[in-house]
Amino acid sequence: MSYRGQSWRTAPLTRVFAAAAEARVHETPVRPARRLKVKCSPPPEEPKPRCGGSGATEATTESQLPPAERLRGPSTDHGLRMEVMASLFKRFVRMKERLVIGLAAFTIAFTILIVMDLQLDLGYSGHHLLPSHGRLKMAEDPQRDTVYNNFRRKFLQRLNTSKEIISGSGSEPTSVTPTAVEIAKNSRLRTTSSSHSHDDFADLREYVELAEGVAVESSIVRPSAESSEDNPTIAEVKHLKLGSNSTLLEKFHLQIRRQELYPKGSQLVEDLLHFMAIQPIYHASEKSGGTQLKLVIDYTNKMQALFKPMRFPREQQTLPNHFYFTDYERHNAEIAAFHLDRLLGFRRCMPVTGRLLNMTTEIYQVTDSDILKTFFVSPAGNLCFHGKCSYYCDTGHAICGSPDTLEGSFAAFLPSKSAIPRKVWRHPWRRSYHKRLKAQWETESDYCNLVKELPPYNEGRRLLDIIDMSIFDFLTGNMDRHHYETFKIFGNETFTLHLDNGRGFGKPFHDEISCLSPLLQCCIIRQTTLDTLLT
Ligand SMILES: Nc1ncnc2c1ncn2[C@@H]1O[C@H](COP(=O)(O)OP(=O)(O)OP(=O)(O)O)[C@@H](O)[C@H]1O
Ligand SMILES: [Mn+2]
Repeated sequence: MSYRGQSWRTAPLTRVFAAAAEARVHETPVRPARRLKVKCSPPPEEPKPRCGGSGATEATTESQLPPAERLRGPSTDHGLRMEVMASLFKRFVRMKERLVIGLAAFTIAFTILIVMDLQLDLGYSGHHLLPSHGRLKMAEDPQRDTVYNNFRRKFLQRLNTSKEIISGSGSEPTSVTPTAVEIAKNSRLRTTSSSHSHDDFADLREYVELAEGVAVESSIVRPSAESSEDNPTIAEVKHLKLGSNSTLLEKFHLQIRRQELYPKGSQLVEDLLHFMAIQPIYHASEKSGGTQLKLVIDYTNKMQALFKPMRFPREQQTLPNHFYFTDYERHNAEIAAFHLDRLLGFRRCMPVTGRLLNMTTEIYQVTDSDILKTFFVSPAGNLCFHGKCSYYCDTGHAICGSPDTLEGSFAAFLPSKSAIPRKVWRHPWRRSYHKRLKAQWETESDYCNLVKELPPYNEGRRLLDIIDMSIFDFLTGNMDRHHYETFKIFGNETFTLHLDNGRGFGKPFHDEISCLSPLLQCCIIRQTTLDTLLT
């Protein structure tokens, strides 16, 4: 039996057992060549075996081996064994190398898969870190001794009747969101059964009151440092005078002061609200900027208002699985926010009123072709339109009348940017606007110390204004405070406008403590704001 036609891998073994096989060779019938499988991939170190050949049989006997092969004795067998061992050892080493490379490749691929899963929320890893629609929590350990946690422990342990109440008696969350009216009824039933005495928050007052000998800079309650003398109007700064034919809105613009939009008890505000609610609409066009559809409403005598339409019933709360940034805006939130801002004595919100519109005569017939193209009649026979905007302007998010009556908010228009420019500031406590990522302030409880170092927060009123705004947003439940604006002509020593409050009042029975983070992390509050809140 010859090894010449065998694979190079089996050739040495053939040689070892050649002699033992010799006897059987004579008995074994010669196999035809076509039955033998001949491999034609020789090892580099051996001579190339004959492939195919002339078609003659490959069966050879030991007598046909070269003489040197035949003459090999026991020492030759030993050598062969060594050769076999060496060959096996080489194979083992190669296999080991391949195994190591394979394992390394698998580990890398697995790591990439896990990272991708966590980033893209594919769900293969079983959401160990965070449920995809879970609410982002304050990252601090609640037991840590921080300003935020101390405040929580000391003052927020009171019985909180305004906590979210799940409808029904069981604690099982229902899939249907209860309406605000249902919850209010439920809540009233519970509260009337036990009488509550008024809490004057004496312990809180004592804690925060400016103690004798304590420097103002290190106190919690800060007196309003604004000088009442340094409070000019736009008219004074720009040297403008009212004309005999000035509109209500022009009058309003010119009386805006460095420290507030309008004075306490302003009759002009009442007149403006009334005007916007009843005057005929001359023209409606889409307002650019922002994510939601808004219309600029022109009245007959150059008066303007910013219209935000009602999108769903006013009782509809924010859906539990919706983030603040996927929530729709509520026209009634804009209206209520204006009233709350006025009640709190801030006066930083433009006057806003509600109004019922006839969509056919007050929008469709007075608007431009851009919006006209988006009008349609819904299957329910209601007149709808969606306009053009960055996120919520498509058929699925259309604004529909009943059948063509539409409710909305009308905000007095700000002075034109060309006449009175505004500066847009990124809010230092802006949220991440991402379903898993956290903003820096959510992970660092001493974040305020960073902010305090930066202008304009390092001096003057700005930080106190940001804290006022956080209290305002906490009361309205607005988590959508990404930017704020100021009037440039007043420099940095001016109030921050309270614009864009449409995402408030979505969860009227839930207290979103994170809205208060500027207050809790900086631990300072304007004296007048605290007085207003506690009295
Ligand atoms: N009363 C107003 N008069 C004129 N312009 C206004 C008024 N209120 C807001 N704006 C301007 O319109 C822009 C968009 O307004 P707003 O932020 O209320 O819209 P939005 O669609 O709710 O935005 P976002 O998507 O940021 O929530 C703002 O940048 C602001 O400068
Ligand atoms: Mn908004």
